[in-house]
Parts: sequence; structure tokens; C-alpha cells
Amino acid sequence: NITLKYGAERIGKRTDQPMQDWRNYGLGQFIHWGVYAIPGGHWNGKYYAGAAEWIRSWEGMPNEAYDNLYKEFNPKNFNANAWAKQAKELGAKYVIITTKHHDGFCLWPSEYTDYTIANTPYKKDIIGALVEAYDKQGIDVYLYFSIIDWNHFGYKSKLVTDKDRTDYEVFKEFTRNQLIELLTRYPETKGLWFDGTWDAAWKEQASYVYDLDKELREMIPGLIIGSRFRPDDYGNRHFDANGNMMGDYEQGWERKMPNTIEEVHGNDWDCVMTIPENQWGYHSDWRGHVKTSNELIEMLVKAVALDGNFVLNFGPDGLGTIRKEETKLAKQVGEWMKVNSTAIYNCGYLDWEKQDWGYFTTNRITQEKYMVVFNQPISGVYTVKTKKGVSIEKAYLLDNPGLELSIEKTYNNEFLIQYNPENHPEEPFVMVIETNKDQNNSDNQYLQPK
Ligand SMILES: Cc1ccc([C@@H]2N[C@@H](C)[C@@H](O)[C@H]2O)cc1
Repeated sequence: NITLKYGAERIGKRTDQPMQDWRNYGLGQFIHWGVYAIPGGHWNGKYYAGAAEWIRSWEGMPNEAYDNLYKEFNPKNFNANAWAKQAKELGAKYVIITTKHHDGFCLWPSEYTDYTIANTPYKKDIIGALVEAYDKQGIDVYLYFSIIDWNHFGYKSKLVTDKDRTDYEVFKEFTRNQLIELLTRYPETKGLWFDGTWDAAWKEQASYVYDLDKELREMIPGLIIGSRFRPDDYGNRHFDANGNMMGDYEQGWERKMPNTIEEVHGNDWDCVMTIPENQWGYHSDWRGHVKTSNELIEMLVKAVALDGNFVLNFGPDGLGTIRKEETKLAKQVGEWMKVNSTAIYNCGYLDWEKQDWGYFTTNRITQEKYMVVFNQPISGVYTVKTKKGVSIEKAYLLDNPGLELSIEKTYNNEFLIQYNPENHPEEPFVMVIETNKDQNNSDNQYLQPK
């Protein structure tokens, strides 16, 4: 083990209530919104093939042109309550909202720069309206903050000259001021989701970030910050030089998913996912594969089955409207959640061998076990290999408990559940299984989830 001053602050998962609540969310919503939604992936009649929120970095978009877009930002269709209501119907338990993306435009009236919503025709505090609206829906609010800030003179990706360094000191204080300002203005914030921390300049700032991290956590007890914030003494992020994770959960799964429990190294983690292949901000012309509701539900279940959270991204357009494709998917996933969220909320990994028909999840409070089926076997036989001494006594469909399914036990402690639905299911379905180890009597203190 290497002695580190700025390495992992803790080994193993946080066990406090705010983190247990985070762990049990299952499903979250990401909102990427800013001035990049105005061009929506096009400029001067040309199509930008990159991620729409990065259009300023495209040679087809002159910086000057981009940096004046805020003067026309006036989202007359923006309705925070409508967004929050849609998220509620989606079944999201938390939301991560972009306060400032890499372009440096602030959706709140920051006093530390003029490049904010206050100096647009719209004027009003977007973040404040969203925090209030999501709070009202009982959805926990997390703030996305980009350390990269192309608008600030002091931002550098690497520190070469002395002037870089003196400018960067100003940028560091500016960054600290904005973060303190956000937590002061929006004390309901449950956590910060940092992005844009891969620059060499930032990776040299271990002691500054360590102190800032401590200062922010002292402002809001229980504050949750992922692994993409602090660098250790040697500039490592996510995992320090001893291989220990820094921060409260691993922020490593962006547009991708782990396949085995080993890949999540016993940590909490989130997967943040786009509906198109690679667009976070609004792009008016999605190309490539757009995920269906069943694909998104499978990713959600896979994340929960591997002890993670799944955060689905929405990119409202320049007028504040959530596009019809996203609205449709939110409705479809939400309808599935209305029937099946029992296998999602408060659920996590069950250490039984993964089977081809789909995923196991188990409720961390009640220990109830679920099989979420994506690949219905032609045979109608669902193989379940339990742990030694654990036998399956009952199996039924979550949405039809009355119909008990037949169970055969084979010689090597396998259980074969038989289910042949009359017609082909149009979407994933859940089976509930009860074992000899589940005390299903009413006095079981676990059965009263908090
Ligand atoms: C290479 C790269 C840099 C930044 C990103 C940002 N992280 C996502 C959460 C979005 O904010 C995207 O712009 C994605 C890829």
C-alpha cells in the first residue's frame, strides 16, 4: 500500500441513510439542457455529427457565433412542473440536472459570471424552478456540474506557463465559489454529479479538490459525490494509486454497462444512458440506433441486478419542450414500472448464477426474490440454480399471484419453473419466487419496508 494524502476517504460502501436511499433508487432521470439546444446539432445548414452539447468544439460552429447564442435563449415552452410530472410518471426516484456544461453557460443566475440565464431574454432561474418542481414530486435532486468551462479565461486543460498557473488559481476560486453558491441557493440538493475532470490541470489539484470536497460535504450533511471528482496525489481519478475508489459511487458507466458483478468491484455505481447512440443535449436529427422501451427496461433491470442505478437522459429542445420520442419512451417505461417496479425499487443483486431467460433481483429490505424475464425459453422451462440448502417453494407472476407456477427440483439442486404463456408477451415480465429461507409470516420485522 502506498501512503496517500488525497486517496480514497473510505474503503467499502457508505452505510448512512442518504446513501442507502441513493442505493435503492433504481431509476433516475438525467436532464441535459443549455444554449446548445438552440442550434440542436446544426449550424449554417450543416449537420454536426458529434454530441450536440459539444457543438461549440466543432469547426463548423465559430466560437463567436456560439458565445452569442445565449442572447436569444428564451424557452417560452419551458414548464418545470410538466418535466417533473413526466419524470414522476416515468418512475424516476432522482434527477440529475445540468447546472453548467462544458460551455460554461449557467442555468442559474450565478453572481460569479455574466454568462448566465439572468442575461438572456428569459432571465429567470431555471435551476431554482426545476429544483422546486422535482422536490414537489418527491424526486430527489442532484446537480451536474462541469469543471471544464470554456467560457472562463482561467480554465486550462493543462498548465504550461506561469501565466497559466496564475490564471488557473483564479479559475479554481471561481469554481469553488460557484459550487458553494449552488449548495447555498439549493440546499435541497442531495448530491453533485461532476463531469469534465479528466484534464491534466485538474489532475494536479489533489489538495485543492480534497479540501473543496470536504467543504461541500460539510455544507450539506450526507451529500453524495461520485468518483469523477477528486484526483489522488498522483492524478488518478475514480480509483486511487492503491486501487481504492474515491467518492461515494463509481461514475464509470457512461453509455455502457457492466456484465458481471465482479466488474463493479463491490462499489455502488450508476449507469448514465442516452436514448440515441450518443446525444445528451438536444440534436434535432438523431441518427443511428434509437433505443426502444424494451431495450431501456433491460438496461434498467441489468443495472439493478448488478447493484447499480440506471439514469436515463432527456435533452429538451431550445424552447423547453421535451421531444415526442422521449415523451413516448417515458410513458412506455413508466407504464412498465407501474406494474413491475416492485422488482426495481429497493432491489439489488442476488448471488445466484445468471440464467439466459433474464435477471434476478432481490429486495434488500424484504429479501423477496424476482426473476425479470427478457428471453422466454421455447421450452417454457425456467432454470434456477439456488445456493446450497435453498429450495424454491413457490413461484408466480408478479401481476397474477393467483396463478402458481409448477416447480420441479432436479438431482443437482436445480429448480425448473414451468410457464407457457398463451400468447407471446409484448414486454418483459416478472416472476416472484419464494424459498424455504423466506419467513413469510406477518411478524417478520423485515416485511414492513420503511
Ligand atoms: C469524451 C466525452 C466527454 C464528455 C462527455 C459528457 N459526459 C456526459 C454525461 C455528457 O455531459 C457529455 O457531454 C462525454 C464524452
